[in-house]
Amino acid sequence: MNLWQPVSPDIWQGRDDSSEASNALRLFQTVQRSDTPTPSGEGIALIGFACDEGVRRNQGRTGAAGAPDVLRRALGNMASHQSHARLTDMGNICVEGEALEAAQQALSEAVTTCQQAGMRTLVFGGGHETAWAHGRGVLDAFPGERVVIINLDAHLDLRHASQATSGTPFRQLALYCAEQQREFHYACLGVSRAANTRALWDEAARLNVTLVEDLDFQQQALPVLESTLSHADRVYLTIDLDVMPAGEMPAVSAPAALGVPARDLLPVIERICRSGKLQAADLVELNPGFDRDGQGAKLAARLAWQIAHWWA
Ligand SMILES: N=CN[C@@H](CCC(=O)O)C(=O)O
Ligand SMILES: [Mn+2]
Ligand SMILES: [Mn+2]
Repeated sequence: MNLWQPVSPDIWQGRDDSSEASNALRLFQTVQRSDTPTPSGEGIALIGFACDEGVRRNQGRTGAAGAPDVLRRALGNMASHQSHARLTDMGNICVEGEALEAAQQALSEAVTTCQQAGMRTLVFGGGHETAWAHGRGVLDAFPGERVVIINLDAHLDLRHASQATSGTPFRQLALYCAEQQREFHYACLGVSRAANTRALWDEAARLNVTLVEDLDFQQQALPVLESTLSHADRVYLTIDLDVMPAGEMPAVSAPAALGVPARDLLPVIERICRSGKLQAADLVELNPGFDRDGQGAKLAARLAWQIAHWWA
């Protein structure tokens, strides 16, 4: 079964200013493309995980499968600065129904291959089931190293369930680390106590998860981050867009009543990108079906733009 699909040529399009100056370029004009998921040995591999089966299994609102191409379109019309020329689009892994586990395996393998070839990986999900696949791919690429997972999210996503969902990725990663007798390092920043049961909170305590609640984000996120980074060899950053307030980010399955505004998230994201330890990043849970005039997609694309810019 070939789960990989190349990106349709009409996705990377935008306003053409190139007659004004040779460097008046937008991202759709500088993004490199690879029809096969072949690492080039440098730069950032962009991979879409077109999947919402995990959200469906987690009783959420489906629609995130359409997010990778919506994000590409929004990103494509943004100005391309030097750093953005390092992006290579490798296409989408497309997931249909029960094939979720096979698709997660395909993403993990592609991530490991890219990382071992010297590329960093930027994945556009998909529901948060993306993170089990992306995180496992990073862990496999760096055995014996301390890979720290930093999740910006209203939710802990440490659920017990009989199969993988968008609510289980960090529990799956914790079990995977335990199987390999490897330490599990997980920080969840922006988490809402009101959106996670006591059972999940207890599970976070059992797994020694570093937490910063949404209410404390402004005061605590940067100092906690410094300590988290100091213990890391490599970092995997996963951004669940439902960490932001519903007013800023309506385009998710589970919008946040309070949330952490993008203005407060960005200094944290910048610090992680500039740490020299960031190997992998993703943006998950964008659901274009609940967007308002493309505003959520634009904000998500701006986060991706900043990540590529600061990561250089
Ligand atoms: N990705 C995870 N999502 C949340 C969904 C919560 C909700 O639907 O209210 C979780 O499982 O906790
Ligand atoms: Mn969430
Ligand atoms: Mn999540």
